[in-house]
Amino acid sequence: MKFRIFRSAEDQTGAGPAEAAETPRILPQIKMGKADVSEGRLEDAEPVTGPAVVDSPPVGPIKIAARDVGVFYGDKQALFDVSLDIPDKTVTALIGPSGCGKSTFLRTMNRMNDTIAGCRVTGRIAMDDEDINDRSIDPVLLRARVGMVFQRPNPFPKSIYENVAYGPKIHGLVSAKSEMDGVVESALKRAGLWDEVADRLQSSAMGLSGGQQQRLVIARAIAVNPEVILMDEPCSALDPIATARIEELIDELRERFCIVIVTHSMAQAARVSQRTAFFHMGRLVETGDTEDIFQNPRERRTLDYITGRFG
Ligand SMILES: Nc1ncnc2c1ncn2[C@@H]1O[C@H](COP(=O)(O)OP(=O)(O)OP(=O)(O)O)[C@@H](O)[C@H]1O
Repeated sequence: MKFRIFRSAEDQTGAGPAEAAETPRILPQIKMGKADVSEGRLEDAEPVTGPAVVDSPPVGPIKIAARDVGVFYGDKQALFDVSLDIPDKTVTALIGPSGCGKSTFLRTMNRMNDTIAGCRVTGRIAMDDEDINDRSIDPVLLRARVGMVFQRPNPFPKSIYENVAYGPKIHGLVSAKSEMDGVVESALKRAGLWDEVADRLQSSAMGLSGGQQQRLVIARAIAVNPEVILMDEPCSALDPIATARIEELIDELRERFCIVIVTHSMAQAARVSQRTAFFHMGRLVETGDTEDIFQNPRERRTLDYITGRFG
């Protein structure tokens, strides 16, 4: 059995030079588990069938439990039988090749797929043992409990203050202005943006840098006291410095929130997450502690993917 030798972190992660400059904590020690390096192309591999390999069950309370989740866009099935436990106060990374269904799965957790015409979700997704697709659940309220941060920062074309105050206002969480001031300040502090914007809260959010806008969007999500924060490639539009700042923030936020992040960067998954789930062709292949997945993956295609071997 041959194992590919990587010359550098950059070589190994597929990251750009700037990203590779920060040495990933885990990647350099990848070992062979039961997995071997395949000869073919990952894209050409047969879809897996059967349940995903669970390297190690999560420790601590489970916040979201997905069972046999399938997603259809019209007649086309994009996700098949995904069962995954997502622990609280932990960062879970969803990784896998383009089109494998990471974003589709992420969207099932706050019912964003409801907003896509022709999209249908099967199976069960429970948050704190409550079925989020039950008819009694209001999706608008659910999305306050399960906030989402997208690839491109999407602040409202309003002031910095109004961006953060919007959610608490529409959800009736705060009435007095002084109380709202406190909520805005606290959310901006928790998102690590307060010091940069405290003297210009009434300025337009559109005047902030991309990284600041992304932290503002995170502050906006935090302001309504969510329990879960979903992040869909939150750093892909950011430079390495802004990326590092968001990664630090994610690390801080996990003390209070359950965080699920979709990322294409193996180095980022290794740096920010404690749990990793690898998807391929609409199926969950393998999940476990990030360290186990990166150091000792059990499935050959997981190894192929994390080592950047596409043929
Ligand atoms: N709104 C949609 N309508 C129809 N098909 C969709 C829609 N969104 C996603 N799909 C399809 O579902 C499959 C999974 O897509 P998804 O975006 O979830 O994958 P992904 O792993 O997040 O990809 P990427 O890494 O490129 O963002 C793909 O085949 C995609 O074309």
